[in-house]
Amino acid sequence: MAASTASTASPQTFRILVLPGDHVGPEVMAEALRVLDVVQASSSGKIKFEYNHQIAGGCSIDKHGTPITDEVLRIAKEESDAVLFGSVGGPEWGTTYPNPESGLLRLRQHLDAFANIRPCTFYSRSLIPLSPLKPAIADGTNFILLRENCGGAYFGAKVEEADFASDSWAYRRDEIERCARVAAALATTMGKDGLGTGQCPDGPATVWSSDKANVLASGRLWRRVTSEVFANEFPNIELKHQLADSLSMLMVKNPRMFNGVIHTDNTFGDMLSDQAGGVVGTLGVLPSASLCGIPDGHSRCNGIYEPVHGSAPDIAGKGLVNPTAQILSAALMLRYSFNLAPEAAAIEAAVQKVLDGKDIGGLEIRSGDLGGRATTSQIGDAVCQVLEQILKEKSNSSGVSNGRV
Ligand SMILES: NC(=O)C1=CN([C@@H]2O[C@H](COP(=O)(O)OP(=O)(O)OC[C@H]3O[C@@H](n4cnc5c(N)ncnc54)[C@H](O)[C@@H]3O)[C@@H](O)[C@H]2O)C=CC1
Ligand SMILES: CC(C)CC(=O)C(=O)O
Ligand SMILES: [Mg+2]
Repeated sequence: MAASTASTASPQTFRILVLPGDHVGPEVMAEALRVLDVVQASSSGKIKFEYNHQIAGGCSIDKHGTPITDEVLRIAKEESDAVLFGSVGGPEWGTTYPNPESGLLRLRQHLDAFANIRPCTFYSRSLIPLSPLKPAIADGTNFILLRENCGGAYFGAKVEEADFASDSWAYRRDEIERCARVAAALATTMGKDGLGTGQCPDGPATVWSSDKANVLASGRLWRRVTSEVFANEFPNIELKHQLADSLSMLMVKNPRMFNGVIHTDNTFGDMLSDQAGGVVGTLGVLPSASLCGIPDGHSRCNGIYEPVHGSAPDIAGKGLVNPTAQILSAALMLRYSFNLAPEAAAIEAAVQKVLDGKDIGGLEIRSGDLGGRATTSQIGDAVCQVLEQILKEKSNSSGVSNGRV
């Protein structure tokens, strides 16, 4: 069947709850949705994305007096196959509870989106010289930071008084076990070759578990339970432990050392994933997926897809923000929640080509964080244009009849 021939079968429909958030959130979300529109339009009627546009964050506080309404939480759980999230927060709402960020935490908890996958790699070799690290050190960085997303200090009991405050940094065995199992699944898919084909010719990638077992009781449990899960269930996967403070130092000194999967708790994962943005030179290219289950390559599981970065109020409203992290988060949504791995790969390839400067007249389409002058929508335009071409070529060359590239 030619790519242009409309399908007579009913399309596979995916319901996406769209929560753009505050400041740059709506700017980057607009570009990600355009990219998804290209995937749909190129599918010969096989794929349909149904968007439910709602609000969360500071904009929801302004409108509803709460950073996320019960109705939005209900839609997320009962009427959505995935949530595409922008970013929330800003100085106008401050930090006093319930602030915009607490709406995102409520959403993560409500969906039990416990496995926050934050890949860190150079999506184009042309970005390596832009890293603050020497190219010889940065080149080849390719790890997935897996952050436990529904426990630890961010969700523990809080005491907040005028002159005293505390957060309970607590973990249960089952919370650590399920995160460790996701780490194992990611290591198996990634493979030692780092290609992510799931073939693993040299065996699964190494898992680095990171904690503060030398100081924190929760860190000791983290280490013990992780070791037990790997020894009992994944004896073929190499497990290493690295204290979180020294891991942060080594991530700068030798990021390739962690090629594989870093399995860590909520607080350390939040900090280390922003540091990973420093390794690649900007937060503007790092996506994330927060899954509600273990990715097995077959089942569809709900999840929240959002960039690692925040709402970047310092550059909001000027067309300066890099939409790449949000676009790549949409690609992760196709891979993990919709089982559309080929389409996800096509988006990643389009992003790479745009960053490479190929297929767009040799021009460098780069945002300011990457040393360029392109606007947010120019980057979105370029990704859409290259993606259309990639999907068309793949569809023609394979003569696809199932709408897959
Ligand atoms: N998931 C979420 O919604 C998150 C929200 N936040 C919130 O965002 C607000 C701002 O937080 P910050 O600490 O400033 O962190 P941030 O990640 O928003 O920004 C840090 C720096 O990176 C730059 N940056 C971030 N994303 C970029 C992009 N896509 N393109 C180009 N430059 C980019 C910003 O301009 C800024 O200089 C706060 O209210 C914070 O709580 C922070 C992290 C995550
Ligand atoms: C709730 C968020 C603001 C926490 C954060 O920084 C993140 O998830 O990366
Ligand atoms: Mg963060």
